[in-house]
Parts: sequence; C-alpha cells; structure tokens
Amino acid sequence: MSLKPIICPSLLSSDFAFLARDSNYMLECGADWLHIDVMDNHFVPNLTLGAPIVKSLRKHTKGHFDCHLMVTNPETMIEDFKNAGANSITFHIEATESRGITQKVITQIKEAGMMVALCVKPKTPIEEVFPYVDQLDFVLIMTVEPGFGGQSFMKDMMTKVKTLRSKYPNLNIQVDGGLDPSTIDFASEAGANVIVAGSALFKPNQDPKETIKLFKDSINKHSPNW
Ligand SMILES: O=C(CO)[C@@H](O)[C@H](O)COP(=O)(O)O
Repeated sequence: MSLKPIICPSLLSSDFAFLARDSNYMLECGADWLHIDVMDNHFVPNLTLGAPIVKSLRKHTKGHFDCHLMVTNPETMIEDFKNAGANSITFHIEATESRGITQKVITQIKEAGMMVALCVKPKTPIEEVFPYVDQLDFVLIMTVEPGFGGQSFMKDMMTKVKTLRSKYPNLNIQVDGGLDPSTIDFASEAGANVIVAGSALFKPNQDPKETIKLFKDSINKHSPNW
C-alpha cells in the first residue's frame, strides 16, 4: 500500500483574528488537514485555544480539523472537541501512561467517532506507542519540544521515524516542528508522510502553494523506498 502525503498547516502560526480566512486559504493552496494546537499552559508553557474557538471555526470551513491536545487531562476534552467538529484527536502518551489511562482515552476518542493518534515528545522513546499502534490512525513524532512555533527541527528524531516506519509500513506517521523546504527531505526519507508546518507556510512573502507542493513531491519521491 502506498501512503499519500498529508500536509497540515499549523494554525498556531496563522493570524488568530483571521482564523477562518487563513484556514480556507491553506485549503485552497492544497493543504489536506488543518492542524490545531491546543495548549493548556500546564502540559506545555503556552496557552492557545479550546473547543469554543474550534466550534466557531467549524462554521466557516469544511476542512479536516486535526486537533493536537498538548494538555494534561485530554480525557476531559474529548466530548467538547467532538461537538466542536474535530475530525481527529491526538493526545500525548506522557499525559496518560503514568495514570494508566492511555487505552481508555483511545477508546473514548474512537467511540466518539473521531480518528485517534498518540504523540511522543522528543525525550519519549517511540517504543512506548507500540502496544497501541494497531488501534491508531496515525502516530505523531514531535521534532521540537512542544509549546511554540518557529523552533529548529531536531534531526535526531528521524531515528524514531525510521524505527516506526520499518515496523509499521502502512502507518501514517506525522512529524511536527521545524519542517520547511530545508528539512522536509530528512523527514520524508526517514518515512514520514504526514507533515505539520507552521512558520514555513504562514511566512509572509512566501507562496504556501509552492511549499505544499514541494512537501508532497518530497514524500512521493521517497515513499517507494520505505
Ligand atoms: O505543536 C507545535 C509546537 O508545539 C507545532 O505545531 C508548531 O506550531 C509548528 O510550528 P513550526 O515549527 O512549523 O513553526
């Protein structure tokens, strides 16, 4: 099975006063999903947005809402995000494994009818997700410490991507943080096909259409070798 590229602009880098405009523009430029970074100022040192804003945005765009919950208690938010129009929910294994509720949260998201993914921070071994992968729609490997856009790509995370890709040839693998035209080849060569990018797509004086095409071309070039 060949995996298709899925490009997800991170709305964290958009102008929050014009979320709907920026979201629809990215979809017009060829983006596949809209990546929504939910931060609670506890799990990560930043505060962004929650389900009420996602619900408002849903009235103005038909895009796939890929919601990345960087929060301490994801289990308390699933229902609200479902009702807000989320299509996929990604949560952090670091937030649930120590409390023994990773499986419960996966089941909760699936029963709510959304796609589900687990995310690992840079210091978390990828092996921690192995027991759950068969139930997941994708796995997100952070390529920066979660919390802020505009950080440098951590190339050493590609070992995790390669490990996951060799064990799961048909899995959608998402990477997030520092992806741009100078780093995309490292990610796609290692086996990532789902790309989150903020700064690279929202940077002024750049054509996001061209960058999205460049990302897709890179994945299509490397995926036959995975
Ligand atoms: O989740 C995060 C940061 O925690 C990311 O989604 C960033 O928003 C990506 O931004 P760039 O690194 O592409 O600027």
